[in-house]
Amino acid sequence: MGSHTDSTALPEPATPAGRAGLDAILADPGRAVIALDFDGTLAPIVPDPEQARAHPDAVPALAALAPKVASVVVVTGRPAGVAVRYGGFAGVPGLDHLVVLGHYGAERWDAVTGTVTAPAPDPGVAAARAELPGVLDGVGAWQGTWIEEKGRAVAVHTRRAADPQAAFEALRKPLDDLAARHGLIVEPGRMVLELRPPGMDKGVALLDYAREADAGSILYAGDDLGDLPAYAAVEQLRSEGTPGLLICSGSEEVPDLAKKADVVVPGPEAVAGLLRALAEAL
Ligand SMILES: O=P(O)(O)OC[C@H]1O[C@H](O[C@H]2O[C@H](CO)[C@@H](O)[C@H](O)[C@H]2O)[C@H](O)[C@@H](O)[C@@H]1O
Repeated sequence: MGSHTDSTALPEPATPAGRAGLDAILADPGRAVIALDFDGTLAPIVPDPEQARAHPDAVPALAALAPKVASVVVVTGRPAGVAVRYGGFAGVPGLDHLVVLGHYGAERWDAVTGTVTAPAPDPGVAAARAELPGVLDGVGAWQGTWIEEKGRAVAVHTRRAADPQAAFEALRKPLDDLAARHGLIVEPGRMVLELRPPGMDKGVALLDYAREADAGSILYAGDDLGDLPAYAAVEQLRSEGTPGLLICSGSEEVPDLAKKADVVVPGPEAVAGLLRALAEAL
């Protein structure tokens, strides 16, 4: 992995594949797809998920970059509409063609239409949601554990619990069992366990989008375990001849992602700096 802290200069990727990815973006930006996760990558991690917002430098950097590349897409575990709201993405000059793939790709918001498209909700989510309070009670009184209602998914956050990691570990098996009873999967993240329908992940979403956009190169930036399938998608695209660059918005919470990245930066402010530097280089 390479590390990068200078917000005014382009990063030097640590791997030949990453260097080839960056070179391809610079050589033919009109065919480059720039894909980014939201929480932890564009938006700083905060204790209350409802208070997360894009870093103030992030949207201006994206708006400077977007007109110079094929497309910019946000790929997030959030509902697409929530990411659009918390990101402040709607109606921004330069982001007229932004796409937000929400719920790990199950939902899609297009800036061109301002609408979200989504499949029918999975009935297993409502059934699991109804049982969730009982399951949490059964595990013990985890003060500060919080349920996030996500519409087509439901998440249990432990960041504000007295011992976040202990609460996360204690909930893992009961939530795995609850998900299995209702045909759902558990998506683990940064102090969060989400129950959601199977069949979609950020890798599937990114591959589909890259093919739709006829990407000649791709950049993906993420920070969490849910971004690993997107990393794998970039590696697959590389193996098929499409150069790619993997950026990690680094944290002590998710060391595994940094190990696979071409460039590691210290959080959303540095991600925005990198996007700005890329826009200026194009
Ligand atoms: O795919 P992402 O855009 O990274 O979304 C993943 C989850 O992010 C949110 O939770 C995380 O951010 C919160 C706000 O900073 C933080 O409090 C929490 O600990 C993190 O796990 C969001 O609440 C989830 O719905 C997303 O799936």
